[in-house]
Amino acid sequence: MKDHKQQRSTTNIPVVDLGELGVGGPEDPSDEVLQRLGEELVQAFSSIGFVYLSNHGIPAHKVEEINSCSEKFFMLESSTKLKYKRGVADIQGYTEPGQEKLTTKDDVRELRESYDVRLVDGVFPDKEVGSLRPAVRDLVTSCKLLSLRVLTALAVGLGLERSFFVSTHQEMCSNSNATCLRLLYYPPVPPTFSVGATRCGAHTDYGTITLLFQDNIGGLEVRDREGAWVSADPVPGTILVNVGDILQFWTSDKLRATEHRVLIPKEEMHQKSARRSVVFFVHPDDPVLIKALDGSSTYNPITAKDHTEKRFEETYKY
Ligand SMILES: O=C(O)CCC(=O)C(=O)O
Ligand SMILES: [Fe+2]
Repeated sequence: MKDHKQQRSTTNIPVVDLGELGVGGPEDPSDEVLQRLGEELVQAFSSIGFVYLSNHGIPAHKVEEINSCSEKFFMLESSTKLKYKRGVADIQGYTEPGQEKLTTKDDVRELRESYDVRLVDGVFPDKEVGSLRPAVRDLVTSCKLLSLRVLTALAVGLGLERSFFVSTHQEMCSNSNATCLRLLYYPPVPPTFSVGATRCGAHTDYGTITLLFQDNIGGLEVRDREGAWVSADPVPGTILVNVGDILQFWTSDKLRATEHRVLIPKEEMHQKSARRSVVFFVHPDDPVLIKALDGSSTYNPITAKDHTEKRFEETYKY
């Protein structure tokens, strides 16, 4: 039985110390470490659906480097940014403010722009911001490694074969897997904004798990089991990790894809500041059939590709 005391953030989202399992740790962590961390992850993912990971081994300067490069891109003229426009199923490139809708509510306007990267060798604004591609390439390598380690512990925690998720996530960030790194920019809030304006509407993520690096502005909220919105404040040095729809389907709701949103901050100073975040959405390989691991029929089996395309069509269709 576990006697390990779990640290908690101010908002009841657990902090899991990744320690040996972080990037740079031993390549073959012990069964004992995997079991302990796996149980901690399963515990958190079956309650609030989110954890802060500390000691994850990805240096803060790598994320700062990305944020400063991405800011250079988002500061460009709109017409320049639109040369790199993303398609619906083609997960690469720029999405202008108001183009994408994560919430299903009609009267909400989302004040956000983003740049998605599925292929590190794909389309990039090399001419305008030459430092972006190498910085993204570097972070993607670390995020892939970290995700596979987290997923290995999770498999053990769920009582599955240790390699279950590694073998179903072989091709991350390629043409046969929808995993992508998203650079997000929430511009300073205009002095007058409509009642329905927000930074990011309430939604669940589509994939297996999501790694989120947020800056210090805040505004992210997570819906708890009782339906109350609790804030997921930035905790310096940590990565926030949450469950996506696919992992919820796979585990027949044992692990929970929790709704979350980003509000316009109440403090005027924070309204005047832009907010930046970097998000790594982890998806299974396209052909993987997502069917309940416990044999139940809560959800109809669907391939990772079909599920993700359906969700993208809903997001961009309006
Ligand atoms: O920017 C954030 O903190 C969260 C963004 C998010 O939830 C998403 O893009 O799915
Ligand atoms: Fe999200």
